Amino acid sequence: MPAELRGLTVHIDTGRWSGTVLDSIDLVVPDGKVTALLGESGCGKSMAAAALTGSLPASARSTGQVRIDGEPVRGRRQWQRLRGGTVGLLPQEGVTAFRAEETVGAQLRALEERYRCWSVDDACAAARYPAESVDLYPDQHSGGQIQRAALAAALLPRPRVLVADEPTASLDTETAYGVWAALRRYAGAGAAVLVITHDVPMLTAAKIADQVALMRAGKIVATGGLAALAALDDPYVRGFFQPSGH
Ligand SMILES: Nc1ncnc2c1ncn2[C@@H]1O[C@H](COP(=O)(O)OP(=O)(O)OP(=O)(O)O)[C@@H](O)[C@H]1O
Repeated sequence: MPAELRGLTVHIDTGRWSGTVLDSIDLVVPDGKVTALLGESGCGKSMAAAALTGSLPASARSTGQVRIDGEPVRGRRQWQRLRGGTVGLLPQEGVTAFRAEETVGAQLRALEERYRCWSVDDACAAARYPAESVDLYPDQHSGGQIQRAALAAALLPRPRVLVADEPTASLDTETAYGVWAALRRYAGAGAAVLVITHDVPMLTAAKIADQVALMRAGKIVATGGLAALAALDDPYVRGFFQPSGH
C-alpha cells in the first residue's frame, strides 16, 4: 500500500513562532521497499513523517495531499481509521508511543489482543526488544530499549505502511544492523517502509534502503538509489556520504 506526499506544504504557527517547515514536498514510499529519508537536523524529516501518518501538531496547517493507497486522506476521522492498523509510526521519542502508568508488556499484549495479527514474542524478536524488559514501565527503559519496544508496538498490527523515525539512533552497531534487517524483511513481505535516519554509514554498508530521499530546509533536494545519490557532485549531498569532505 504506497504512501505519498503530493505538493505538501506545512506551515506552523505556535503564537510565538511561525514558519513553513515543509515546502511543496513530493515523496513516494512504495510497497515492498525501504525508503530512507535523510537530511540535516531540523530540515523537516519528522514533520514529513507526521504528515504521512496523520499526526501533525495542532499548530500546523497544511496544503497539498497525503495519499494512502492512491487515495487522498481527508480529515481526522479517516486518519483515526488508518492510524496504527494500516499506517504505523515509530516516533522519534519511542517513549511517547506508550502510556506512562502501564508496563510495556501490558501495552504490547493489548495491541496483540486488539489487532490479532502478530504475537508479542514475534514482534519483540523482530524489533530486537529484549523479552526480559517487558515488565518494566516505559520510563524504566534505556533510550535504545524503549525505541525497540516502540518498534515492536508499531509492528504488532502489521501496518501496510510503516514510518520509523530514527529507529537505530541509540543502538550499538550490531543491534542497529538487526533492526535494519528486520525493517528490510518487513518491507520484503510487502509493506511500504519509510525510515528516517542519520546513520548513513550503516545505510551504505548494509545497502538496506532501496531508495533515498534527501531533505534540506523543508524541501526534498534529491531522490534516487543510494549509489546514484552518493555519486552526485553537490556539496550538501556529498556532505552526507563523505562527511570528512574527501
Ligand atoms: N511540535 C512542533 N511544533 C512546532 N514546531 C515544530 C514542532 N516539531 C518540529 N517543529 C519545527 O519544525 C521544523 C522541522 O523539525 P523536524 O522535527 O521535522 O526536523 P528533523 O529534520 O526531524 O530534525 P532532527 O534530525 O533533528 O530530528 C523545525 O524548525 C522545528 O523547530
